[in-house]
Amino acid sequence: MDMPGGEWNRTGETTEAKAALRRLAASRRDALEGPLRERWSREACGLAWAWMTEAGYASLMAYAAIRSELDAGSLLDQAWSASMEVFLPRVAAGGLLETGRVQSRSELVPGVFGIPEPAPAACRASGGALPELVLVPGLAFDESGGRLGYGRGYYDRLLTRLEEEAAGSGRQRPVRAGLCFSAQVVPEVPVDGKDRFMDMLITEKGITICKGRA
Ligand SMILES: Nc1nc2c(c(=O)[nH]1)N(C=O)[C@@H](CNc1ccc(C(=O)N[C@@H](CCC(=O)O)C(=O)O)cc1)CN2
Ligand SMILES: Nc1ncnc2c1ncn2[C@@H]1O[C@H](COP(=O)(O)OP(=O)(O)OP(=O)(O)O)[C@@H](O)[C@H]1O
Repeated sequence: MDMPGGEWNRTGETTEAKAALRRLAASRRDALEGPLRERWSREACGLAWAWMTEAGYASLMAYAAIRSELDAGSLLDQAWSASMEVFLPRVAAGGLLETGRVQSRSELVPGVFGIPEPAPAACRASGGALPELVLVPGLAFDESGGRLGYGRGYYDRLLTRLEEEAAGSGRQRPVRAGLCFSAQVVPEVPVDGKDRFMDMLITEKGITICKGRA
């Protein structure tokens, strides 16, 4: 349903559509063969790295891949080698993601979902340094910047918080880049008013600037 202001509201229809696409996108991503996933992960990370260094970024937030996600590991290694400021998310109480600065892979510890995360003591729920770029994992993305995650709203809340913190201190909000295989880009991800849009998508095929939705 199209709501005033051009935003989508959470409706039963959107929830159903999200659940259906989540199942489809998960099985499609799982079906990509391991060696191909590894190759495409390295290719996408290579493109991301070339662009980031060209653009002069000195900080980023990425993720430790789970399941069949695009593995951002080679990008993390390059960022650490270049002494960039690297942040990773940690699942905290209340459905919130904290952010923690990490200086090497060995600092990561398994979190609640078994995902390697920064240790609690290294993390802040807010007021931490603001990464210039956030690389966002997901199940499906579209070229307008729509994103579908595992359905807990973690990234939507985190990106909203980072946006508010940036506004509160007169800084730019982080650039948001969906990092995914081209097979995960679909014509249209169902979105609601709380969803945060990606500014760009980075896949093994290239970088696409998202046009947003009217
Ligand atoms: N690599 C990576 N790290 C990430 C995320 C992510 O999507 N990818 N997150 C992005 O948000 C946060 C973790 N979010 C997660 C949300 C749900 C499940 C999960 O296993 N869900 C089960 C459903 C069972 C349940 O709800 O308890 C599932 O999908 O089968 C895992 C992580 C933070 N870190
Ligand atoms: N900014 C927010 N504040 C409060 N609740 C939110 C926010 N964003 C999303 N939610 C809620 O979280 C739930 C899941 O949202 P959604 O389906 O968009 O998750 P997702 O983006 O697929 O998953 P994730 O971000 O965890 O990978 C919904 O009930 C949604 O209303």
